[in-house]
Amino acid sequence: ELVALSRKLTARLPITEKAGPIGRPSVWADGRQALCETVPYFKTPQGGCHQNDGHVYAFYFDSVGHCREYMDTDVIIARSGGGMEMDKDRNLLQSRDHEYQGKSKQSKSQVEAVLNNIRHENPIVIICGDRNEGAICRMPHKFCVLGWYKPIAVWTEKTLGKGGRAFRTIKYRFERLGSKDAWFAPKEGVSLTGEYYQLAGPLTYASCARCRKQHPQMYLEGWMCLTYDCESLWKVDGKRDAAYGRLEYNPAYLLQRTPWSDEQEPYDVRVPIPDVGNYIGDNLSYINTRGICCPKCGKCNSRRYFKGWKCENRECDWERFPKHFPVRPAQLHSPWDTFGDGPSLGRNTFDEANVKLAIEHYHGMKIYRYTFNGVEGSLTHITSNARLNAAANGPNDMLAALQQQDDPELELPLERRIFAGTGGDFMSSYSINYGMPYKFIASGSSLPFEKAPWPVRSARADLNWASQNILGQEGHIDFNEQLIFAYLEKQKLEYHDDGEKGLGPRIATLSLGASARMHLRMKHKHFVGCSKTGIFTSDKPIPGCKGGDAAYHQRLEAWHALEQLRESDRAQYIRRQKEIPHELGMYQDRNKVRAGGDLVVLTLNHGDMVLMEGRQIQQYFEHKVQSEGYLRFALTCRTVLGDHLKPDEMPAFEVSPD
Ligand SMILES: O=C(O)CCC(=O)C(=O)O
Repeated sequence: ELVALSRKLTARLPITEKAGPIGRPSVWADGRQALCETVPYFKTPQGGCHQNDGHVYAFYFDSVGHCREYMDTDVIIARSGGGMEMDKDRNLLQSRDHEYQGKSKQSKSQVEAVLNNIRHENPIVIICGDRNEGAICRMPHKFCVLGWYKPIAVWTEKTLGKGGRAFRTIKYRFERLGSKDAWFAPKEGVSLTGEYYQLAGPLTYASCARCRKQHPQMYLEGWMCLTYDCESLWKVDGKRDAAYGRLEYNPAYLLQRTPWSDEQEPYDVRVPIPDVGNYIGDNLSYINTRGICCPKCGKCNSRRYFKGWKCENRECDWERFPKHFPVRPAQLHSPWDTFGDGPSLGRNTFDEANVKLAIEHYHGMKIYRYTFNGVEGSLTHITSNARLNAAANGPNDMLAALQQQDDPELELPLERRIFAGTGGDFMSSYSINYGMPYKFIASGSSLPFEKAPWPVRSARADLNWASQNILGQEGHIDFNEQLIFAYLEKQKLEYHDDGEKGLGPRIATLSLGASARMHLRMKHKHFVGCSKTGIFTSDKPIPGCKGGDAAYHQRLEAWHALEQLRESDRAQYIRRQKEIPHELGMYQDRNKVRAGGDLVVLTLNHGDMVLMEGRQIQQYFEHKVQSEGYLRFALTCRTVLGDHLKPDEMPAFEVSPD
C-alpha cells in the first residue's frame, strides 16, 4: 500500500501530456536576459543558481532532472550542483562528485550557501522552466517564478554516472513559504486527503552507527546514512549500497511539513515598476536601465528603448515612457573638464615603449596623435574646449537637441540592438544607424540621413571636416554611414574592432555628454602569437607582443620562414602553423592571458572627436568604451563601400552626400 501511495504521489506525465496550471505566474520571462535584468533575485547569465555573499537567492530548475527529483505544490526535492556531461546518446550524466565545500573561506560552495540560508531562515525564490520533466503541471513559459521557498534540508545520495561509476549527488528539500494557493497546481491532479497521511504514518529517523548523524527514512527501500563524507553513505542499514537509480520515496517524507516561526514573504516576487520621470536624470540612472515586470501580465521585459519600457508580450499593451528632463554638460562632468577656453588638459595614458605621441594645435583644438611601432595608421584624439562647445550648433546645442525626444523633427529612435549570433540578447547601450547599413556586432536596419535630426547631419559634416583637415585629404572618402550609441549610467561597449570587410580606412567619432574612457589593446592572437586552439597567427608579428623584444624577433623569424612555405609546400605550412606555437612557448601561454594590456587609454570629454585611420589599426588592435556619467552619445561615421554589399543588403533609399 505504501509503495502504491508513493507511486501515486510521485507519478508525473511527460511534458506534452501534463495538465495546465490552475493560475498564471505573477512573474515570468521568455528569455534569461530579460529575467536577470528585471528581478533582483536571479542574476546569473548561466546555470541554475544565483548565489552571492554566501547565500542563495534563487534556483532555476529546468529540463531533465535527477531520477529521484520530486515536485508537488508545496515541496521540491532537487539536485543542483553541476558536474554533468552528455554521453554519446545525448543523456546528461553526472561526471564527478558534487562539491560540498568551497575552494576557500571566501568562495562558499552552493551547498554551504544553502546551509547558510537554512541557518538564517532566509527563503529562496524558485523558478521553473517549461522543459522541466518533473514539473507538476505544464509550465506556460520558459521561466516561471513559482514563489518563495524555505530551504529545509541538504543531504547526499549516490547516483550512477559517466563510465558506470557511482558519484556523490547533493540534494535539497524546499517547502513553499506561506499558505497562499499555488498558481501552478495542475488543473487535474492528486489532491492530498487525510487518508494518505494516515496511511503514510509519521516520519521516522535513525542515526548512523558510524558518523552518528541523524537522517529521516527517505526511501521505502530502507534507512540509509546521507552524510557526505561517511563511509556508510547510501548503505541500506549500514550494509550494502542502495540502488543508484529510481527508488520509491517514503510517503511520510513527501507529506512532511516544516513550519518556520514567520512565514511572511520578504518581498513580492513581482518587483514594483520604477517611479521615474520626476527628477533630472532619474530615467538615466543604472537602477532605471533595468527591466520591468509588466504590471498587467507579469512578463519581464528589458528596458529596450531609450525612451522607456514597453511590454513585449504580443497580447499586452502596457508601456511607460517617462518624462525626460534635459541634462546639460556641466551636470555630467567635473567642472575642470568643461569650463576653459584654452587647450584642454589631457588625461590620456599610453605605453611609451610601443606607442608614440605627437601633439598639435588647430583652431583651439588640442590634438593627440598616437602611432604604434610596426603598425600603419594612427589613433587621433581631438579635444574640444568650453568656447568650441558653446559655438552655435556646436556640441552643447547638439546635446540639448538630441534630448528633445518629444519634438518629431528631433526624434531619434534609439533602442538596444540584438547581438548577432546570441539568439536574441540585447547589447547594453542604445543605438540607431543612418545612411548605408552597417553590419556591426548587432543587427539593425538603417534610416536615411534626410530623416535624421539636425545634430546627426551636423556631426557627419564635422567628422568629414576633421578627417580632411586633421588627417588630410589623401585617404579621405566621404562618410556615408553614422552609428549613434546612447549610453546611460554604467553602460559600455566591450572590446571589439571596426575592421569589417567593405569599410573605408577611416572611422571618426564625436562624443557628446558624459566623459568616457576608450581603451585600445592588442588582440589576443597577436599578443600571444597563436589562436586559442594553438594555431600560429598568420599576420606579420608586431612589436609589443607577449615576451617583449626577444619574443617578437623570434616570432618574426618564424613567420618569415613560414611565409616561404605558404605557396611552395602547403602540407608543411599547415604542420608548421601547429608546431611553432609549441616551440616558442605560446601554446602553453595561450589561455593564461586574454589579450595585451592597454596601449592607450583616452579620456573623451564632451565635444571631443576620435579618428582611427588605417586597416591595420583594426586588424591588430581592439577597443572598448566605458562611459563615466549617466548620459553620453557617441556619433560614429564610417564609409561603407557599396560594392561590398550584396544587392539585398543595399538600402532602399539613396544615401545622399554630406
Ligand atoms: O562610444 C564610443 O565612443 C565609440 C563607439 C564604438 O566603438 C563604435 O561605434 O565602434
